[in-house]
Amino acid sequence: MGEQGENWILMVTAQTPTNIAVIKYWGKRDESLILPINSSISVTLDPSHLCTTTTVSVSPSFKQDCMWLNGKEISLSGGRFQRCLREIRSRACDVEDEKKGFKIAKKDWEKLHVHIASYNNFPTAAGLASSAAGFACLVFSLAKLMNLKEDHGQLSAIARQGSGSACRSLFGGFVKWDMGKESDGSDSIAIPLVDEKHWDELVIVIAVVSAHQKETSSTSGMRDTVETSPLIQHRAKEVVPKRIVQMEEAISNRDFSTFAHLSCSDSNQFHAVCLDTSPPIFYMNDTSHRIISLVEKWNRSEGTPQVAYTFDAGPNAAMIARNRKVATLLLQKLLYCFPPQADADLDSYVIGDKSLLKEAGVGTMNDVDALAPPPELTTSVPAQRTKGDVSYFICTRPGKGPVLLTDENQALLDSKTGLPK
Ligand SMILES: Nc1ncnc2c1ncn2[C@@H]1O[C@H](COP(=O)(O)OP(=O)(O)OP(=O)(O)O)[C@@H](O)[C@H]1O
Ligand SMILES: C[C@@](O)(CCOP(=O)(O)OP(=O)(O)O)CC(=O)O
Repeated sequence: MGEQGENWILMVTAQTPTNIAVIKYWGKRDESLILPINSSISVTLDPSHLCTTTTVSVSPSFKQDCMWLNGKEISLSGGRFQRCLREIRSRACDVEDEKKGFKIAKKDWEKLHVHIASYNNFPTAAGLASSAAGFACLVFSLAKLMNLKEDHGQLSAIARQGSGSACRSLFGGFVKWDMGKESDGSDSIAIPLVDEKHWDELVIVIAVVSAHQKETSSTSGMRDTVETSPLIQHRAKEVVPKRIVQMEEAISNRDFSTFAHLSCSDSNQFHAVCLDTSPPIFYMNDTSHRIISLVEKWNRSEGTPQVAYTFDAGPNAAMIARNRKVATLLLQKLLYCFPPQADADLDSYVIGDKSLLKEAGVGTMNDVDALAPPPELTTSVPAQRTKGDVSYFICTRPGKGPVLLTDENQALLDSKTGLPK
């Protein structure tokens, strides 16, 4: 490596999606390896709306491992970062760049330092699974930089050690995280079920619900649940294994009714075991409950499910509509019940795939004011309309897995200094 001097920098940039579980992971059987007590299934979200971009670089001139997240330097000393870095370094292979004229031998990687810059195109730690996209992207980009020979499944077992849900972001479409049996975690990996084209009618609308109080982190919340909830063992042993089989079948057959029934039930059971934890954990708030009620009443009035809902460790709702037509109706109902603040602008209230807003016939705030109340809500008490309970909506769809970005303009580090641009 030495003969070419210390001036070269090798860089890789990747983009990785986030994911939302439809059968939830909640509870570990091994805290440090991050091994779950049950398998889970998720849908990967379109990275054009929600994703992490990470640039990793290596140079003999770097003095230590450094990382910048959304432009701010952060510490890499945490156990989860250290574990991912160690696992990847131990599998690194020779890298030769003839154009730049250098070679890194396998054994050199232990001595070389990396610079990492990452950017989430959505709010970090807002309950939108930034840790899932973030750790998946970190592992995927470092694996490319260090020329690992492992496939995406094997890489998912490394990403899992950064954050459990991250392992599912190594693939697009619908993904299963198989809990595995081995004590070393080698078979606790993500498995792609179907790619994002298999069920491309689905449309996903996320309501980012304003949360004032700080929520319990997933890591500590699930630890408390495993330690104190009598219901969690029944869920992990009796309920989830059957649901995994049924969910795989529903996805394979594009059977929306079964899919919606399972997704909603599993989300509700996850929140029930949170409530069964001592002290109880409340992730959903009144707005979340109103969204559930809206979807439940609509589904019932139609006779078959139109929309599935699911909530992670926070009040945000992810709603999956069976097709585009249903999604436009959903958006109209949501905008009726949760209109933006008077001074908000519609363009930043509904983000992502904005064409849905157009198809819903909503172009201005006047159009929002003119929306008709959802008929299924008007039978008993008049539908409530409150401004400000939802911060914004994101319209998206199932999406693809990690990709490399080869255009240097998309890199987050300067190719000459190795520092953030
Ligand atoms: N792009 C990234 N690259 C590496 N790590 C990241 C990245 N984004 C987030 N993280 C890590 O994930 C942590 C945030 O995870 P946390 O679980 O608190 O929030 P979240 O994933 O956004 O929400 P939730 O898990 O409730 O859905 C950050 O403190 C950081 O350690
Ligand atoms: C409710 C969930 O989103 C929990 C995600 O938990 P994390 O993956 O964030 O937890 P750690 O493994 O401790 O990092 C359900 C899910 O994504 O399956």
